[in-house]
Amino acid sequence: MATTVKIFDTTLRDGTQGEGISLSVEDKMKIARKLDSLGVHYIEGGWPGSNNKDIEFFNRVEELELKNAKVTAFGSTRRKDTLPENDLNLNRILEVGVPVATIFGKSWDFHVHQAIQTTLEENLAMIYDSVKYLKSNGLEVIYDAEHFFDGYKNNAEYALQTIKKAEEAGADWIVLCDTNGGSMPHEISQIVTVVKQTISTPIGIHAHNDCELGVANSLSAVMAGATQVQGTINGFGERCGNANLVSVIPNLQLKLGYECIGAEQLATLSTVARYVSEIANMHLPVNQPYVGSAAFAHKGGIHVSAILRNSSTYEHITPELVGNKQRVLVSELAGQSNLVFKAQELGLDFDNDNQQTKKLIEQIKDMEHQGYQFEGADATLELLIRDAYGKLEEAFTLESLKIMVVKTADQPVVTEAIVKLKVNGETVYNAAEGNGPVNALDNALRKCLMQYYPSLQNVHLSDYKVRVLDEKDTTAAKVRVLVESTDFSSSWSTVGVSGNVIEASWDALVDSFRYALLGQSCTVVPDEHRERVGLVNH
Ligand SMILES: CC(=O)SCCNC(=O)CCNC(=O)[C@H](O)C(C)(C)COP(=O)(O)OP(=O)(O)OC[C@H]1O[C@@H](n2cnc3c(N)ncnc32)[C@H](O)[C@@H]1OP(=O)(O)O
Ligand SMILES: CC(=O)C(=O)O
Repeated sequence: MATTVKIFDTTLRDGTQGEGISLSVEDKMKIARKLDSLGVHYIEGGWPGSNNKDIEFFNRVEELELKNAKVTAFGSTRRKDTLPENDLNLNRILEVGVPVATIFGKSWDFHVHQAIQTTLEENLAMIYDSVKYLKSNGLEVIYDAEHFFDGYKNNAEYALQTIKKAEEAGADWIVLCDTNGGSMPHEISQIVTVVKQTISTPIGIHAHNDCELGVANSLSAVMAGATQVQGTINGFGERCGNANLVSVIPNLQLKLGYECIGAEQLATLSTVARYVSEIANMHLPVNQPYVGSAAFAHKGGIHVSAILRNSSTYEHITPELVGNKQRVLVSELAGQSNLVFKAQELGLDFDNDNQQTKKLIEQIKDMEHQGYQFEGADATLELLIRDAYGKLEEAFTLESLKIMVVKTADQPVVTEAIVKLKVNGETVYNAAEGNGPVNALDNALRKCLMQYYPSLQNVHLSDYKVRVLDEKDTTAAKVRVLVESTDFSSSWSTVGVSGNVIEASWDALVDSFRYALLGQSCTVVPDEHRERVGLVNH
């Protein structure tokens, strides 16, 4: 039978010690709910001795009616030269009514002397008294042995004495912390093995990521006998962060055969990682293992050719096990297989020996050489593919466009665009103002098309980015414009490249509308309304 490893999530405590992360009580409630549905065993909600926000979280956490996780409050051992009964931190843990207390104490003699400036004996008493006090009040107690590995390397005998004190006082778990994140996996494994021979209390690991080894060190500890792993979602945390549970969990479960959470819950891992990232307002790196959007994205033509034959050729697991999915990117590194994959996704019927496929791949490579980038412009790519295989009916074509920008010394700038199109065999033109040339073009184009395609009223630009491609040419440089659009149920991106920023913007805008109109039919405008809506009779 597989050994169970308990997952202790500290996103709401150590995670918030990461630079740039500040969670409101509402945010904490939302994340706690998600963590519970993911199936973690412990949720460390904060430090009630630190601030009122954390106290409010603990006061409200019962509202969540958590099904899987136990909530735990964090704090330190009692202050030196006091009684535990008089210690604010310990009493706050009791007051917030949690079933589990997690307290940290010093294992490293250097810290006892330098950081808390007391004697080695008093530190041992602080550990013993604090654990005993919480236990005598009926709590499960997790003792975090701060800096355990550094302490052990400096003075093994003293470090071991500290955790023996916690054990004597009745701690339910002893969690060895690599607080400065400087240990190597082989050191973790050797030291955990010694600890296993010294105490009988279950052992956990709390590893920081300063050498990018938070995950590796957690796995080493488990393989040496630890049965609890502390970490955070996406590795948020103090300095370089904590062990990333989003990698720890599937590594333990899918690679090493331990049991952490259910398979159904594991299949929500990508959603949880993205959700927590969103709430914390932190960017989720595309290449984050297991859950990033690029974790199963294939770009090189050789790779795509092989995964079309068998996904395992370039994928270490089935992406759906962690709720992710396979993607194929098209760029100058693509082969015909990349296009075959895309075309199959679009439901188009063609084979990869087709001359058109070869022509299209050459066209894409040539356009990327000119500055296009299709990875970030899925809609422009789809239009090109549909066009190449003769499946694209153009909803409109441009006859002309004009832009006027008028700026006088004492008046605000005014921008107007006039657009003339051929739609449904008819010429239509419209003028519109905007707060800049792109906005004016967007408004004029929209005015021309809405009369034929009313659904466009739901389409909006959500982002507009310009990148200069040949900086050395300064104002004569080429630019790449990326436009992101949405109709509130989906979003898509388009690209335009030109030496003229208006033309590049126009191309990206037009592609956005062409994409929005794929498969839509045109509405015929009644005769009496033709002039009002800008139609010209020839
Ligand atoms: C490894 C970790 O991540 S531990 C968690 C770190 N997280 C945080 O510090 C976030 C929350 N912290 C806070 O809100 C504040 O620091 C508080 C409320 C806890 C303490 O604030 P203050 O009373 O103003 O103290 P301050 O932060 O300046 O100094 C820390 C004090 O804790 C003491 N201390 C540190 N570790 C321990 C410990 N394990 N046991 C007992 N006391 C400790 C220090 O000796 C120092 O007290 P002293 O000045 O009397 O010697
Ligand atoms: C307890 C803790 O957060 C640490 O030692 O890193």
